[in-house]
Amino acid sequence: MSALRLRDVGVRLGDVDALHDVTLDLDARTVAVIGENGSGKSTFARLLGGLVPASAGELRVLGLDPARQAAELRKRIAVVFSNPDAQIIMPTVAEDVAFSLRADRLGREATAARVAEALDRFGLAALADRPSHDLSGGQKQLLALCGAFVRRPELVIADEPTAYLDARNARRVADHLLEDAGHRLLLVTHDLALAARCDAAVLFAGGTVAAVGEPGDLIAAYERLLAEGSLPC
Ligand SMILES: Nc1ncnc2c1ncn2[C@@H]1O[C@H](COP(=O)(O)OP(=O)(O)OP(=O)(O)O)[C@@H](O)[C@H]1O
Repeated sequence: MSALRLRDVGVRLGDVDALHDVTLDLDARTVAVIGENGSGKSTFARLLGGLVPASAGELRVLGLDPARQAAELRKRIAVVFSNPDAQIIMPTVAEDVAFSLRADRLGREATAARVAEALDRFGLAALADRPSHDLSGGQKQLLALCGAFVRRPELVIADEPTAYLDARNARRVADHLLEDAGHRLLLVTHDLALAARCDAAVLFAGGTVAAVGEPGDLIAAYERLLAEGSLPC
């Protein structure tokens, strides 16, 4: 079975059909999700992350049904958003990363070792004891990412993770996400240069999938359609 498999999936949010008729099989390691504002990308990411339920159809994420196997799914995936403040919980940087491991019950020493390794990898070791809410926006995003990766997820779902970052930190975050550290990546982004670095892409329009394929082909089609002012639905 594909890592991501959807059949005729719809998501209704209030009075809005945020997604409809989504049928997809995705198995590429890194997948970019592109499309206009309001086309359904974030809803798709939230659906796969088990944060909003499907109102129609069937889906499997890593072979799991997010509606019935939410706890198992949460152990195997990590979700990262553009606003890191929403994801930072604990008073210091090291405590916040350790908090991500609380469900793993690793014991104090093993937790400390995993936290130190992750802080080092994300260039945050020198900030370990700093109050997490005093970090800069870019440092906070690196911390949110560090908290996601310390759990060694099989799938990282990232929704505009570079939106508020300067070019250097955006590049750094992108490199961490795209680096093959044994995880799959589903990346929602308006940054088409970043989308081009993924193995596959999905183009959303009007709440459904307009096209799936090579990022280069899809980006070219998307740019043509944007220039013409008409996207397919
Ligand atoms: N909580 C909500 N209640 C009602 N409608 C919603 C809600 N969240 C999103 N929507 C609607 O669902 C549709 C898809 O929104 P979504 O945020 O998934 O789009 P998007 O492609 O991620 O947009 P953007 O690029 O602007 O972030 C839009 O019409 C939006 O207005």
